[in-house]
Amino acid sequence: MEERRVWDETQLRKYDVPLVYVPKYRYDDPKVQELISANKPVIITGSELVASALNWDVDYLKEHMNNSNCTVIFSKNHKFKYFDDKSVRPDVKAKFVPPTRKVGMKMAEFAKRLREWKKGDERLYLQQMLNNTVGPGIVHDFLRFHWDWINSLQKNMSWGPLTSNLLLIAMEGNVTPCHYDEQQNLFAQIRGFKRFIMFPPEQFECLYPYPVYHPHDRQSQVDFERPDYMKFPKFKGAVGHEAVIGPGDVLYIPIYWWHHVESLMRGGYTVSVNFWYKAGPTEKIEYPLKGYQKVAIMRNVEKMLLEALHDPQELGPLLRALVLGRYT
Ligand SMILES: CCC[C@@H](CC(=O)O)C(=O)C(=O)O
Ligand SMILES: [Zn+2]
Repeated sequence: MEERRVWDETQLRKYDVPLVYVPKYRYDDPKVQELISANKPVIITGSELVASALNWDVDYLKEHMNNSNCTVIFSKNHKFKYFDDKSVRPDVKAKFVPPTRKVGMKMAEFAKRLREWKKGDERLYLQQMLNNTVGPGIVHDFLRFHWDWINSLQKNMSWGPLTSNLLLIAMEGNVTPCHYDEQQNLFAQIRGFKRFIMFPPEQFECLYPYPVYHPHDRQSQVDFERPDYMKFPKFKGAVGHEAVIGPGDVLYIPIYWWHHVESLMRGGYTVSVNFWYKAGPTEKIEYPLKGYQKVAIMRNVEKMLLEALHDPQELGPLLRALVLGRYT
C-alpha cells in the first residue's frame, strides 16, 4: 500500500550525484537475508528492533541517563566530518586543523542547548556509545530490543561480535560527510528522518579517500556541496544509492560501503542507534577479488609503504615509478 509521506524532497540537500533507490523489505522477507549476505544495502521494516526505544526523546533520555557523560560534537557549520588525530604522526597532526570540537556533557545540558539553539550558534551532534553508565530505564529498554532477530541475523551472516551501539542525536540538517567504516552496520532510526547516500566499495576511485595516515582516513576528500572536478574528475562517475529512513526502520550499511548521512532539514532533531559488528571470517577466497577486498589490500599497501619509506611524500613518486608505463 502507498505509505503516507511525512517528509518531502525540499527537506533533502541537493547534490550533483545521480541516485538509485535502496530497496525496502519487511524483516521476514527472504530478500533481506539475500541482500545482506550479498553485502548490499537494504531498508528493513517491521523488525521492531528498537520498538522499546521509540519513546527516546531528549526529555526521556534526560530523565533516564543523566548520570552518563555524553560526547557532544560542535561544528561551525552543518558538517560533522569525523577525524581521529590520536594515531597520526606528529608532523601530520601539527598541520591538521580539526573541523569540529568534542565536549563532554550531561544529557540535560545537551537538551537545554538544543532547546535554546539559535541561528549562528555552533551546531550540536550527540554521539555517545551506550554503556553501563546509563540508568535502569535505558537498560530496561535496551534489553527489550528485538535481540533474537538481530542475533539470528548476526549468526546467519557469520558476522563477528557486536562491538558497540552508538546513540546519535542530531540537529535537523546535520550532515555526516561521505566515509566508509570497517564494520557491518545495522542502523536503527528512532525519531525523525535520516537520508543516506551510499556507494559500493567498487566506487573507491570516484570518492578519493584521504591517505590512510591522515586524520580523515576513510573519509572522502570530495566536498559534495562544491565538488572540485579538476582534482577529483572521477567523482563525475559516482552513482549513489539513496535511502530515507524513519522511526522503526533499520538500514543495513554494508562494511566498506561509503555513506553520506543527513538529518532532514526542517524535520526536528533525530535520534538513532547503530549496531556495529566486526566482519566475519572470509570463507573461501574467490577470484577476481571483491571491491571491498581490494580496498583492504590498498590500505595494507599504503600502511606498509609508509612504514618502509617513512616520508609520506615519497609514496606518490614510488607508486608512479612502479605503475606508469609498466602496469598502465
Ligand atoms: C558517528 C557515526 C555517524 C553515522 C552517520 C550519522 O548517523 O550521522 C555513521 O556514519 C555510522 O553509523 O556509521
Ligand atoms: Zn559511518
